[in-house]
Amino acid sequence: MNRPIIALDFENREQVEQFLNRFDESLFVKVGMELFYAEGPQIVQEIHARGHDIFLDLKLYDIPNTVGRAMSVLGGLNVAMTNVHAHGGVAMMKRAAESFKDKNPDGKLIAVTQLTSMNELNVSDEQQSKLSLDDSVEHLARLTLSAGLDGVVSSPLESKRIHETCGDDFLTVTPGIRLSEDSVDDQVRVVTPDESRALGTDYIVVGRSITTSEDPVGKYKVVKSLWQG
Ligand SMILES: O=C(O)c1cc(=O)[nH]c(=O)n1[C@@H]1O[C@H](COP(=O)(O)O)[C@@H](O)[C@H]1O
Repeated sequence: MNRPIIALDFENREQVEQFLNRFDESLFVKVGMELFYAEGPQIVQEIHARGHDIFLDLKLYDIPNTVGRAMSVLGGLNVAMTNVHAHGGVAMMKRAAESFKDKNPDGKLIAVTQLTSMNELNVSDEQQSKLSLDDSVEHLARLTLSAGLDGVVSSPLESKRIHETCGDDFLTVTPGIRLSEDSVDDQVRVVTPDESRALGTDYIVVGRSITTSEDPVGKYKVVKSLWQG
């Protein structure tokens, strides 16, 4: 069973080091925009050198040429996983995959479908989508598969349907994870680790539930045991 991915949404290197120093095992961590923009690509190398696997979450979304060239750079960082926005379209995703895999053939490239902070009204009113949220996630997952990527980011609530339409090998990576006592914050489509397992998700991504806890290692262990069953 995969390890929970911990979102290292910290301001700087010092906070990351303080957090990682508490753990005595190899983790799967996510480096997102805040940390990457603050510290640059070197932070990825430093975390890697500590023996942790990295999901680099920069959610690229631009014209195919720009994303392809950027992905070529990210491919050189040897991360386990990185992502784009599926809304960028099939041509963009294909270019992203070609460039990333050329440099990092074993790395996984996935696409964000509908952010876990979105609800039904955001999709119908703001995006003016004719599709329901669930149908839109499935549509974007199909586009992602057709572009040759390895999987998608969604809520665990959509994982079962994604696997049914895109196959069991197509990865479902799912944030919006909370224990029942946690505050939901800005997330909307929220699921517990054990419910996520029951829904057949491949990876859960957990941030504040662990990183803002007074006992991050203890909380990680609880999340991990609920998730792994
Ligand atoms: O791509 C992501 O990782 C992502 C996609 C999404 O739809 N929702 C989402 O929350 N995320 C990321 O997952 C993490 C969730 O953090 P917490 O809400 O603190 O657990 C954040 O780093 C988000 O940037």
